[in-house]
Amino acid sequence: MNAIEIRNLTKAYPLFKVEDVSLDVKQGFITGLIGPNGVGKSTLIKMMLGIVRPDAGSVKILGCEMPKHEVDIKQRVGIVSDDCFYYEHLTIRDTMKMISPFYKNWDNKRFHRYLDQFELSPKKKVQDLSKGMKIKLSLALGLSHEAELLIMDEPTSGLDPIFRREMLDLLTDVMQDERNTIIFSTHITTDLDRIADYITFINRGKLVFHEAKEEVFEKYVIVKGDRQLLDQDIRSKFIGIRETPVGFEGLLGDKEEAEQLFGRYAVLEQPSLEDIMYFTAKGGAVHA
Ligand SMILES: Nc1ncnc2c1ncn2[C@@H]1O[C@H](COP(=O)(O)OP(=O)(O)OP(=O)(O)O)[C@@H](O)[C@H]1O
Repeated sequence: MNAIEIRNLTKAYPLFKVEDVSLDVKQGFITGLIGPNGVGKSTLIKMMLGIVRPDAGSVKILGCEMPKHEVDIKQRVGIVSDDCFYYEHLTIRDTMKMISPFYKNWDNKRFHRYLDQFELSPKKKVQDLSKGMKIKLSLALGLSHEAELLIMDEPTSGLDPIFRREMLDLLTDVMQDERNTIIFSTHITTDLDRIADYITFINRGKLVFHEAKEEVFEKYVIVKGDRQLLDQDIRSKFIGIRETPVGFEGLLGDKEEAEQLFGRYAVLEQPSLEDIMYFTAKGGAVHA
């Protein structure tokens, strides 16, 4: 089953457009939404949640259409973001008192356990929280009403490395219940190397791919070699290529083709998600 079904979602701002994005987010898995700054990740997430109204297209969450069933859907969804939808002047305790009555499955004990674990004082005002603390608060709120789907916008940015790791472990725990689903936007791709099952790559408002992480690593390959191996025809096969006076390094989207083209004359390496993002975003030739 799909936790989220997006069809032909489009939103045009004066200087930017999310264009015709269709996507199925599988229930029971962690999907990482990656892409450079400003390519539309947050806009896409906001459209999923009904915060931004799309110009065209549709969104279904947990089998129900948005925004028609928004109220029911939000019972089952946890939103994690530092983009505050709380009242800044309230304390954490008052924020909890305001939010908790909306949730049928609110668990007060659990909320306070998370506050302890995240070292957040209930007396602190939201306006005095750092970016990382706001992420922690929204995570505590999201995890305290038995959300089956966590939608997280840049949850690890602004977090120190120690809490980032703790959070990734916490998310792995959440996934012990196989009904649970997480979608997680980030440009810190190393977090996804650790925990994601599926990778969705957005660039310039368009979907580049949505695939199982293993398949991504099966398919893409980094080729490094001498510039003499390149001609215009071979150059054009690269998704992105970086040339220096002596050599080149580039990304190809077909491992078999890379082996046929270069054989043992070049070094073929498995790319990281960051490599894939870098070369795809840069495209064409990059000269060092
Ligand atoms: N309300 C708005 N009005 C006009 N333009 C907007 C609005 N919201 C976002 N944009 C523009 O849409 C583009 C995509 O922004 P978005 O926040 O979705 O990107 P992002 O991929 O989440 O970036 P980042 O990783 O930096 O958070 C940006 O150029 C931004 O300026």
